[in-house]
Amino acid sequence: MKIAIGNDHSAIDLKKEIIKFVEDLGHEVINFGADSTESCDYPVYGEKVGRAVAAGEAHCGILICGTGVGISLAANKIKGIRCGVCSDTTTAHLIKEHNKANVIAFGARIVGPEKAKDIVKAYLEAEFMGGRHQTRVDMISEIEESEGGLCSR
Ligand SMILES: O=C(CO)[C@H](O)[C@H](O)[C@H](O)COP(=O)(O)O
Repeated sequence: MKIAIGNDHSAIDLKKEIIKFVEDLGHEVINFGADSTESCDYPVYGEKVGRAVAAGEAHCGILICGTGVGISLAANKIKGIRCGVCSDTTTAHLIKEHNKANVIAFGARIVGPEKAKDIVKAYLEAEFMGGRHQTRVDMISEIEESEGGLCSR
């Protein structure tokens, strides 16, 4: 798979470790993230990865900032992006199986490198389950289409 990765200044070292890990799993990585520890703004990178995934340039995305929260909020502003913060492997596989997340985020100030690798592996290996979960994902899309209006279901 092609995987887009993005990060801010808080996650330079972890991003490098995750890129190597993901490449060792046999995937291609497109690096949209910061490569310097100079302070920068996470929305830039959340948007870049979100746009790449929404446009089909990458199959999915991985975002890392201090907590994972800010960068995931930015990515979720892109139409078609379903991104959530994962700090454990259970969330990491369920976010794909139930929520059909096409981007995951985590925090370099929250999880260590080994936990982060476990999270990425759990997410990449999981498969969307469909069925009732597709109905719910469709409801999220409906909210998006209505630009914040109430879902009709
Ligand atoms: O956006 C965040 C919180 O949701 C990230 O953790 C950022 O990485 C963090 O805010 C950056 O903080 P800094 O003090 O500018 O390093």
